[in-house]
Amino acid sequence: MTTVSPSVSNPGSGTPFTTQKRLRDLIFNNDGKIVVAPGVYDGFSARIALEVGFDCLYMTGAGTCASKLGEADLGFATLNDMREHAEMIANLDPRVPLIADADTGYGGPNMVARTLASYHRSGVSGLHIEDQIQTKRCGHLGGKEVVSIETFSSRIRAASQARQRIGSDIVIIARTDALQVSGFDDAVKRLQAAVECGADVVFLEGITSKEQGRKICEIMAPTPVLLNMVEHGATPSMTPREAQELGFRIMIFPFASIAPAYYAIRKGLEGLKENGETGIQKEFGPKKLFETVGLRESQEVDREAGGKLLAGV
Ligand SMILES: C[C@](O)(C(=O)O)[C@H](CC(=O)O)C(=O)O
Repeated sequence: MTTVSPSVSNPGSGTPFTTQKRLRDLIFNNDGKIVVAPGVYDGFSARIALEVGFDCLYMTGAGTCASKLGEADLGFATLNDMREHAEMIANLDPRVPLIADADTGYGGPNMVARTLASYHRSGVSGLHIEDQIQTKRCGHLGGKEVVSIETFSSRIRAASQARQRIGSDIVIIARTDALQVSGFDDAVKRLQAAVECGADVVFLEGITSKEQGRKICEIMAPTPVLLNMVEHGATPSMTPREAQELGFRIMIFPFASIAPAYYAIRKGLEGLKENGETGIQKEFGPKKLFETVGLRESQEVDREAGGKLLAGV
């Protein structure tokens, strides 16, 4: 595995900057302002989110399954699929933290420890680990099953001990899918157990009302709670401002890039099939594409190193 350090210099402060510390600052020292992380599913969508100026990104597992494997979010993605994808995304801009989906942690305590260490070395700043069984599914589908609270606790404990062993600041987000399976009270017990095992942030998957959102934030305080804003899933749609008022501290929008991509791609391809025209905007030539994915920066690196080949691109 390529080892990429998430460190760059932090001009003016004298202390080394890491995206993991940056994420901790955004969550814990940001005057209660909610962290909004749009879902990105590949390098291109991540570059667009960076261009728009988000200060945190979220690598969706559902989007990774769809884009990297062409499969549904049903536990197809392995640790290597996810880690490799996360590493590429996390290192596009070494100043912007990436929270990445880590599903169930991909096995028993040793595998969870390995997952945490791999994500850390790949430059990921935060990861979420859940209590679904290994053959998991999207949290907004029916028929989910969860492991026991003891097994879930051992996943979170394994992650937190691994973090300590390797001296990482990665943010551990404990997710429970128990709400649909065994109800709110059991889900709360699982999240409380996860905090005792070292989770920094908790994530109650599939909340079904705003009131439930407010309640979980109150019960779990002062532990920050993440809201998963899957539009048209189990959770009512909310703006970041509303979520912040309910007490949430992080909000992910897993489908923020992949849903518009679906409609735009379909429209272009239908146009091509039906009348031979893609309808691509005039401004979108090769340069626009490559500038979106770092052409200028690459030219600069080449020029600074004394290269001449990219000057006339
Ligand atoms: C958050 C999530 O884990 C993701 O992969 O983005 C999914 C999103 C989805 O499939 O709707 C989840 O909520 O399970």
